[in-house]
Formats: sequence, structure tokens, C-alpha cells
Amino acid sequence: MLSPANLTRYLSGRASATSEAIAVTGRIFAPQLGLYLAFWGSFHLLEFLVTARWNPSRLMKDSFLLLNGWNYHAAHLLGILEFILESLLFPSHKSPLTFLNYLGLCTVLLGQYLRSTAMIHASSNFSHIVASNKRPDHMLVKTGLYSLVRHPSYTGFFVWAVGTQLLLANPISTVVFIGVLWRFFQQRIQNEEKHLISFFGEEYKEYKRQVPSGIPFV
Ligand SMILES: C[S@@+](CC[C@H](N)C(=O)[O-])C[C@H]1O[C@@H](n2cnc3c(N)ncnc32)[C@H](O)[C@@H]1O
Repeated sequence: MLSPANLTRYLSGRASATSEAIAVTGRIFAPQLGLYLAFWGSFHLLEFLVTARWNPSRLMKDSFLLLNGWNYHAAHLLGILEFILESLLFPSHKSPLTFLNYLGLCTVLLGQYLRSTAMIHASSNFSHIVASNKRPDHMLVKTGLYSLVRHPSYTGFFVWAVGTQLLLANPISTVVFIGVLWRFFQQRIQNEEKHLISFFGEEYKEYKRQVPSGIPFV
């Protein structure tokens, strides 16, 4: 029987369930997740736009760098899932925003700056796919960011990607990203430099002796 007392209890139960649902939704769609998605989208858009402006002869659909291998997307999916799970299980670890979130924000911006600026400084010598044959116009770039480190666009990618996980305050994904990316860039640099030495010989060897790689311990 729905007495006034039962109705009041029922309605207040519904109201608290609704406010709990709103609180949970608020935790999941926290500002850091919105920022993360905006930075992720901007990164891929900038890959295309910088190529279009500074390296137009290499512009293609793939310049968005979205066909970056399943493990790249799996890693970002892992980051999103970790963020949602931890937001539900340990809400106090995700909100309010802490020093870690702000550190992540600065790290993402720094990484994006390094990545896009390196692409601009290398201009037509940059290609998303590692060149195994030397194009006649391929010049060794040693100026700008390339005077500080040999692989500034990889440094930028590394810093940007780790920054996204710091922004989300994701402890597991931060460690996974550092390990997986370090291994990936170590192998990629080894292969890329084998080709660069065959293209530029002693000039590249001398450059390698003088300038650090830009990835720790590589
Ligand atoms: C994805 S880009 C990355 C460039 C560089 N490793 C970096 O992190 O900025 C790869 C292409 O850049 C070329 N490349 C790498 N370093 C270069 C340099 N210092 N000068 C000219 N071309 C370079 C390689 O031959 C390769 O085809």
C-alpha cells in the first residue's frame, strides 16, 4: 500500500540514487579526462597540420598518425579504463586536482611543443615512416632542436604520452607508458640511425658523438 510515508521514503530513495548517479558521472567525466581527450585529439590534428604546412610533399591520410599500430590505441584505452576504474574505486585519489595533474598538464604541453617544433625544424627531412633509402634532397638536420638532441620529435612524443597519464594521475599506466615507449624508441632509434649512418656516413657519426639522443639511456 502506497501510504504518504512510503511515498516520501520512495521519493527520497530515488532522489539519493539520482544524486549518487550524478556524483559518479561527475567523477568519471572529470575535467582531467576532458583535457586528456582534447590533448589527444589536438596531437593528431597537429601531426596533420604541421605536415601540411611544413612538409606538404609527404601529406597523406596517414599524416594524422592514427594508424599508429594497435598497441598505441590499446595503451591509451588502458589509460582511460584505469582512470574510470580508479575514479569509481578511489575517488579521493582523483579529485580534487593535485600537483600531479598540473605537472601532467605542463608535461603534455612541453611534449607537444617539442614534437611539433621538431617536425617544423626538420621540415621536408621529416617522415612518419623511417626512410630506408636516401632521397636526393634528404639533408642532415643539425640545427634548432636537433642541435640539442638527435631525436627531438621522439623526445616530444615520449614526454607528451607520459604527460597524458600524469594528467590523469594514473600510476599503473604512467609506469607502463614509460617502459613500453622507452623500449619502442630504443629499437626505433637503433634502426633509424643505421640508415642515417648509411646516408650521411662520418657526418652522422660525428653528430652522434657530440649530441645526446634525447631519450634517457639510449
Ligand atoms: C619520424 S622522423 C623522426 C626524426 C627524429 N628521429 C626525431 O625524433 O626528431 C624519422 C625520419 O627522420 C629522418 N631523420 C632523423 N634524424 C634526422 C636528422 N638529424 N636529419 C635529417 N633527417 C633525419 C630519418 O631518416 C627518418 O626517415
